[in-house]
Amino acid sequence: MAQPVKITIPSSGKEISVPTGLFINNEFVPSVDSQETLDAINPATEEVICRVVAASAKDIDVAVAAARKALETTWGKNVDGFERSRLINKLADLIERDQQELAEIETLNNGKPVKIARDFDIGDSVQCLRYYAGWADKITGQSLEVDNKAKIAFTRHDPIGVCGQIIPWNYPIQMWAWKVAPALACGCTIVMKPSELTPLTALKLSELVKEAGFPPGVLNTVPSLGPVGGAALSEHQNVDKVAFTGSTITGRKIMEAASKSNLKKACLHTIPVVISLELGGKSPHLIFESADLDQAANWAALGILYNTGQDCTAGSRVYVQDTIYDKFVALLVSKAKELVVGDGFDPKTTAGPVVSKAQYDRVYGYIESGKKEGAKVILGGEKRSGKGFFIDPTIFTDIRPNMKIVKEEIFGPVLSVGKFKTEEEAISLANDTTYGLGAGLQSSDANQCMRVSTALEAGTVWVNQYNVLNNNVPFGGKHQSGIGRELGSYALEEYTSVKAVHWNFGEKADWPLF
Ligand SMILES: NC(=O)C1=CN([C@@H]2O[C@H](COP(=O)(O)OP(=O)(O)OC[C@H]3O[C@@H](n4cnc5c(N)ncnc54)[C@H](O)[C@@H]3O)[C@@H](O)[C@H]2O)C=CC1
Ligand code: BAL
Repeated sequence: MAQPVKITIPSSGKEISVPTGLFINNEFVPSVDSQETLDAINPATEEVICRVVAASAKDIDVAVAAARKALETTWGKNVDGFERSRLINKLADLIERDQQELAEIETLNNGKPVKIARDFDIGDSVQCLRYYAGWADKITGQSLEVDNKAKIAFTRHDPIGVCGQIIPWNYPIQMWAWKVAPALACGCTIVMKPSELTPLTALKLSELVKEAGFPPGVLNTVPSLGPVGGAALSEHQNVDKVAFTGSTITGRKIMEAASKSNLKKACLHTIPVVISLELGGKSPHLIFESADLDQAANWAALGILYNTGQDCTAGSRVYVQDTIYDKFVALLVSKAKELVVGDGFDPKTTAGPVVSKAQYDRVYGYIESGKKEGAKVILGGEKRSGKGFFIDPTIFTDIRPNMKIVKEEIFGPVLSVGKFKTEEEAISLANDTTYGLGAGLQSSDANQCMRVSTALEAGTVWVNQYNVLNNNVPFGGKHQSGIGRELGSYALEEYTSVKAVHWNFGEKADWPLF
């Protein structure tokens, strides 16, 4: 088991070849010691698309060794930034060339509409790679004057080393690009563990890594269960950095494993450098009375319904000023009704199913808890019959701060809508969370926008927008939403290690000292 398989695209009947082996040293290989496989499932039909090799802990050792060897021989300090930039740009070009095919595989395995996968997820990923290709030859340290007559010092920004990258299933290609692009630009090598639910596009992208001309071992792909491959990477003695996107509960486990292994030696205050965690959220979105209500309703709908709500920054708590509450809520409901939930291969579909049976049950568990705790369902809330993990937009009003639907991340198209009177009350409701990933506000009062954006406790605040990210702007969270930043120049700090070189050209050592 490691041979490519042909999968059929339902909309066109077209066959696409997909690798099923572990990608190590630029080859697709079987596990060294296990027969375990992972089922890749189509969430729109619940059918198995194909099976791929599941990496064991020993396979992780093999992949890490390959990444280490590449770091020390063909990559890392052995290749200059111009060459890294050239290869990353080549990879971006190949992804762009294959965007339709990649989008179709993404839709088959994740459920999202093909158009969204192609134009947004892949379009953004190509841009992300090109953005970091631009950085690859500009990663420079500083020259520090110490003593003009005798000494100079300078810093070098070395690659941090072998990186374990653990990504989730909600944006399988985009999260791959966000992690791979800055790591490659900085000269790091990678062991990438895609989610066990969505391994197919990471494997397909690995073919392109080889075609682009990256040396063997620079990027290795090891689909595996989280507690097997993910845990092995996090506690590995020979991995220098772990980057993770996913749930807060798994983020805690990764941090614990990292601190108990070699990374512990880096001491606690440096852990933010060697671990980056992009975790969950319960992001608030405030609608003030001066807002352009139609636009505010569009952004609020997009905030919670984009990607079927499977978004770490989903604006899952909307608070509306009392003077416009009834009008705004009616408008928001009418916008939410325009969402077309269906199979991602149907061109009319604007939101696909949730990714798995586990997520489907989890989201309905929250919907039931909202009903039980006394919130009022004003849209959706009922199950569909038939196959597929489809969930229609669901909106709750009459919420209270201690309800589970208000406190916990649901990761589905489920919105809680509350009411406030004053700006002060709005800020207090917004910040009443253990998370701090995203937050948004809609208002046409510029002073209010500045006051409120300053007061909101979050890594990203949108003013008169929501859920739109840009590759040159940093992204990450506060509190229990994570550590470190992705995107922008800030991500380079996560993948480099600063070395200070002290260079004496005139000072003589006195000995003995006294
Ligand atoms: N921030 C985000 O973008 C994401 C948040 N989530 C949240 O997590 C909830 C549960 O989803 P899951 O798929 O269970 O998330 P998860 O956090 O367990 O999975 C994300 C990744 O972590 C890996 N993983 C799992 N256990 C691990 C371990 N012990 N050590 C290392 N890696 C491990 C998984 O294999 C996957 O690649 C969702 O409902 C959502 O609330 C999930 C995915 C993405
Ligand atoms: N939308 C930002 C990435 C994430 O949801 O994980």
